[in-house]
Amino acid sequence: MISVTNLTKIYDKQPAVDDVSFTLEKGKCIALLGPNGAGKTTTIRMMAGLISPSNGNVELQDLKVKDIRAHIGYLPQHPHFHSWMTGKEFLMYVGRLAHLSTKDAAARSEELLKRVGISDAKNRRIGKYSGGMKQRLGIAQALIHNPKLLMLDEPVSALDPIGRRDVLDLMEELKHETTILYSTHILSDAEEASDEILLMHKGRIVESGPLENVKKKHQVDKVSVRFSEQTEVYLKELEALDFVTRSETHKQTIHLYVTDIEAARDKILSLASQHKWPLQHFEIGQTKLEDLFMKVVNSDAMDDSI
Ligand SMILES: Nc1ncnc2c1ncn2[C@@H]1O[C@H](COP(=O)(O)OP(=O)(O)OP(=O)(O)O)[C@@H](O)[C@H]1O
Repeated sequence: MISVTNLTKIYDKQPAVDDVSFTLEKGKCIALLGPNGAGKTTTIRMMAGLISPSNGNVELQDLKVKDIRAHIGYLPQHPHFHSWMTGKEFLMYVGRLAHLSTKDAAARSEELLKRVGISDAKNRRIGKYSGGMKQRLGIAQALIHNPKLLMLDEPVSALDPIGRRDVLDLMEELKHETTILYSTHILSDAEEASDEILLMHKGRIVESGPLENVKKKHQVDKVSVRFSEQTEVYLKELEALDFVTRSETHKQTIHLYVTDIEAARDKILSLASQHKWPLQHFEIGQTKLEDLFMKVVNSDAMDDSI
């Protein structure tokens, strides 16, 4: 429905967003996930038409419109509200800015206040709203003109657990009405609310697709072992085993990524028993999306193995 092609933004000769292409399907909730500085805000702001790209474009596939801003709703990372206005006044004001008639703006404001669950507080000054209520009002203002795409920049990052839950639930409901693209640097927030993820690092999309597919793709069998002493000695022997593809050592625990989990379990346990290795911990598991995310967050240079 919405296609982003070769989108690039250069600041001070450095790419903040580097040749990014993706499409967003209608009715999906997509998380733009990545550590701080990955380029999420810059991507969203270019898509919202707030900054111009150095290269590339954003198109609504089913609508041949020159300016797609009329079809995009946007909630910035740090929204500004006039705290002296009531929630209803604010939505009316935004509705008028979106060229709705006074009558339509009033009707749409009432509808949205109900939709985001803050009807009871509509005549209260925004200054008295909680963080979660402000975010709900922010989502309502982004929906005022019935956009085809709703973009939310870090909508839950600044909220307490209750506000976060509230807003994630609201997004879950709203995705049946409009396509949602939201950015987050928190993996669990991406896993909770999205159908698809776009994982961004250093201005590039390094992984993308339906959440389940990405999870499966990064599920690798692993054996974790810890010895009471001389970790290095055992590490060499373990790394030499046929089925071990790579290893990582973290706080004295050796993580071995293996191609055959049964063979790995039998062989390692039999070696430990035969040679009386001082085995303290033995665990079989699988890598998760979290391992991929941590690898992205911690790596200075992305390598091809991701
Ligand atoms: N106006 C600007 N001028 C110069 N550099 C900028 C500008 N805006 C962003 N950048 C740089 O572009 C890179 C991407 O920033 P961006 O804000 O898009 O990342 P982000 O993923 O949204 O991170 P965060 O979660 O911290 O907001 C960063 O290195 C940032 O310093």
